[in-house]
Amino acid sequence: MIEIDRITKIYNGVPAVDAVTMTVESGTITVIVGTSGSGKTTLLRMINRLEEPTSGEVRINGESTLEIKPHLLRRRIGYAIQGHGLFPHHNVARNIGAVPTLLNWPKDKIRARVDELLTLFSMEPAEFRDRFPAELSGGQQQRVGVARALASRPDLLLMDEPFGALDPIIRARAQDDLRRIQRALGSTIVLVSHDMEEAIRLGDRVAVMDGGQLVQHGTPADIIANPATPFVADMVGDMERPLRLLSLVPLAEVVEDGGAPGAALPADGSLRDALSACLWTGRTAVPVEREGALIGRVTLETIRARAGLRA
Ligand SMILES: Nc1ncnc2c1ncn2[C@@H]1O[C@H](COP(=O)(O)OP(=O)(O)OP(=O)(O)O)[C@@H](O)[C@H]1O
Repeated sequence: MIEIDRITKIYNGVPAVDAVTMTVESGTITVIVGTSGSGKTTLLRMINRLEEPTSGEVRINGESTLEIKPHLLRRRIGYAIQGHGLFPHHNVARNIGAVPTLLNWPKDKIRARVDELLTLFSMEPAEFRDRFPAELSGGQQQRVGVARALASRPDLLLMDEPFGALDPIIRARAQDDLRRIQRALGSTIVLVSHDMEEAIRLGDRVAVMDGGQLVQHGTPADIIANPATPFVADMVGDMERPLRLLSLVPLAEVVEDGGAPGAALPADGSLRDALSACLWTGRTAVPVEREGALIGRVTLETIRARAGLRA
């Protein structure tokens, strides 16, 4: 568990981060979201002491980071940034193995970890292990950057706009990959983004920053349905609220007994997918399947009930 306790950073008399208090549960993704200059990066960088707080403290599993030497702290906390920051003259394996090497892991353990991570990121180890960053696509470089940050099984992974440089399709895939890998490894991640869509898609919790202050911290559904300030409402975007809510509800959660005509949707799809299918094909219900077997249906009635505040 990460406890951020009244942490403050003042630059030239002006607070960039103003007494932020927030708890991050282990094994979850928290996305810090806000407009440019709201203090997101400064908050993130105070967690691993790349920036020293003016006051307040961060505790990791009860231990104050002020008690840990910064270079040792940074070996325990993974850090991934936009543009990945790979070492250009080191191959993929050496890049991913950088922190385990610093920690003196045995060579065969490092190699096994590199291969495990490449496989998790859908990059065939034999094909990619020996390549240099310049021999990878932007999306592959970004995946290697995240794999490197995860290599030593850190207590915590900090990510600053990791997908900012990717085009929308690769970005969506990178987000899905990160979520899958986070679930598989049980990692704790704090990620900075200026994009509410990304925050809602990735976060178990979303923390909204405005002018250095934490103005709301809650589940994506909370933030969408009950924005705490006009600024949060603005970031969520009134027009898309029902669709964003629907995208958070998996079909498996609302499937009911009964049949429906037409092609089935997978149970891990969302109510947003079901609405889209209904509108496109003129149906009032869609069948739902899991691993090829029909398990029931979802009706427009259910979709309507979950798309607004009555939910
Ligand atoms: N080293 C510094 N010296 C002085 N002011 C700084 C410094 N670093 C950041 N600031 C100021 O602190 C405020 C918060 O900056 P920060 O980088 O944390 O914002 P951000 O929300 O991450 O923005 P962006 O999305 O543009 O990266 C800004 O007003 C910025 O100008």
